[in-house]
Amino acid sequence: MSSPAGGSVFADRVLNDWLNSVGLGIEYSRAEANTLYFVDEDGEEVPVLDHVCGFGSLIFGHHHPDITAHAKAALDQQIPVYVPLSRQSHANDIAAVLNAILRREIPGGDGDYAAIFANSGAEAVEICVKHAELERRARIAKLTEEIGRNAQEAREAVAAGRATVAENPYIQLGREGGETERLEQLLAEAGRRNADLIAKGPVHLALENAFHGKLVASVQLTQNPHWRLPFTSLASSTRFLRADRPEAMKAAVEELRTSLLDVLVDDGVVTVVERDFPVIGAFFVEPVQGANGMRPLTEAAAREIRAVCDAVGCPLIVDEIHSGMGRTGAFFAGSHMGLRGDYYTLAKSIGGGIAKNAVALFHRDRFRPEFEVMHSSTFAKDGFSASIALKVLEMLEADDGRAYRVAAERGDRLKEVLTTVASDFPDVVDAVHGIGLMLALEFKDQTRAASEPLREKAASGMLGYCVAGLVLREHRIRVLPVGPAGNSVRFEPSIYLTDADIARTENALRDVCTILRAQDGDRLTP
Ligand SMILES: Cc1ncc(COP(=O)(O)O)c(C/N=C/c2cc(O)cc(-c3ccccn3)n2)c1O
Repeated sequence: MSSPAGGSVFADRVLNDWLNSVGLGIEYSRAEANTLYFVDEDGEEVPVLDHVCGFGSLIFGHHHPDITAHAKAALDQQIPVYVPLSRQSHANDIAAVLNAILRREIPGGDGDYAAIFANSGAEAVEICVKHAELERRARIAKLTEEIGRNAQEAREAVAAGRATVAENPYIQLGREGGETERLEQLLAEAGRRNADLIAKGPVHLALENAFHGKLVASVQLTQNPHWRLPFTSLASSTRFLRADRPEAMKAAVEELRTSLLDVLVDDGVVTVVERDFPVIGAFFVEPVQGANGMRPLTEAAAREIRAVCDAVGCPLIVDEIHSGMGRTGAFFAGSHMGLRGDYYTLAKSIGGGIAKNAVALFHRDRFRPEFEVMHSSTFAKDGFSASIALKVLEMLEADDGRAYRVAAERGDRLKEVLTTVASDFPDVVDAVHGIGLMLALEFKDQTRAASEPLREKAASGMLGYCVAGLVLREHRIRVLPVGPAGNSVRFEPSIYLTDADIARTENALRDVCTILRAQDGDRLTP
């Protein structure tokens, strides 16, 4: 068991040992813009170019001076930070800016969205799971009220001798007893089956290789089996669908289709009919899949997903926690592919790199107002993170959205260089994916490499981490892999990425590609 200065270790023992094993066991001492610093054995401060930036949480980099100055001023003014159950106008101020951006960026974004705040992205996703269930239960209540009324009508018709009970394909009725007994037997069995179905939870839809967080409900929306499978008994299940297979999407929805049993009196005969049951709670979608190698959705997939949700009647929940806040060159990444959501989630950069904040947005036509006082959390919607969020939104929207144009230009420049490296090493690099400053370079599968060390690293899913270790060790650049196979490295820097940073990154990547081409697996071992 490794421990600092021989003391006991109470936290991160396993994590730190693993980080050391792949060459990532560095403790950073300072951070500014796109640079992290650590102090080496000689007491020298060593700069490291940061392409991870908190998994895309730092659109304005580490400790942006305007954000830190704003934070200091807020603290000096002793703004109220934790004042739950009081009027907090900053909540509506943030929501108003987000609504204005939605109306500008999302085609058909015709409505207002209510905002509920959270402390983390996964918590914002959990809030959406809860609210979607509130919506689903309201739909079920409406259905069961109607079924109740129809049962009463059937009872009255049979009692008055105006109707008889027909045989039906759903429930076998005994021949004994009169029409009233047969009807009661039918209604009892239909009621029992309906109650069983209603007692079950919803099924959620998500895309293959989705990442929506790691809390109890959200981890079931994250396909990575290592993170999800141990906890399947704790929450609703998810059907993971291929974004590029619209027919399979339709087939999956059809497969999930189920019905409540209802009765109708038609021309003196009581018949049993099926009523579509809202088994699908919601469809969660990332416009750019962070854990799937930064792959963006196509416009066709966006249209198909929207059509599925409209047909099923469930909310389309656009998870912009990773892709939002300007990272892709627009505030909402969904604007690139015309993806219109009923709910949205945002987090990461809304905290300005120094606060924790997240928000879920709900289209007014769907929002259940009672939810405002049903869901709460001590630290959410706090005055400090809200103040930072308003500053970040002001900076993003400044100069007619200059920050988005910079993100697009810097991202295009970086992607151009990554693509050049990929074309120079077609035997080593599979592809470059992403939009704006949400990019990934995918290495070819090395599980059948000539080099045994390479084969082993690839087979264990550690290739990307070992590449990151070498790039950190020899080029003082911080990258991390991005799923699903872990043989891609992510690039999510701030908009302050310079041409010199890009040149350094190119140099490091060419070094890695040369090592992989030479099958020099030992070079990747720290
Ligand atoms: C789309 C989306 N929805 C909800 C979340 C959850 O947000 P929180 O992390 O704030 O709870 C994230 C946050 N992403 C975290 C993330 C994204 C990723 O690509 C990899 C890892 C990760 C984390 C630890 C180890 C390995 N990988 N973490 C996200 O990207």
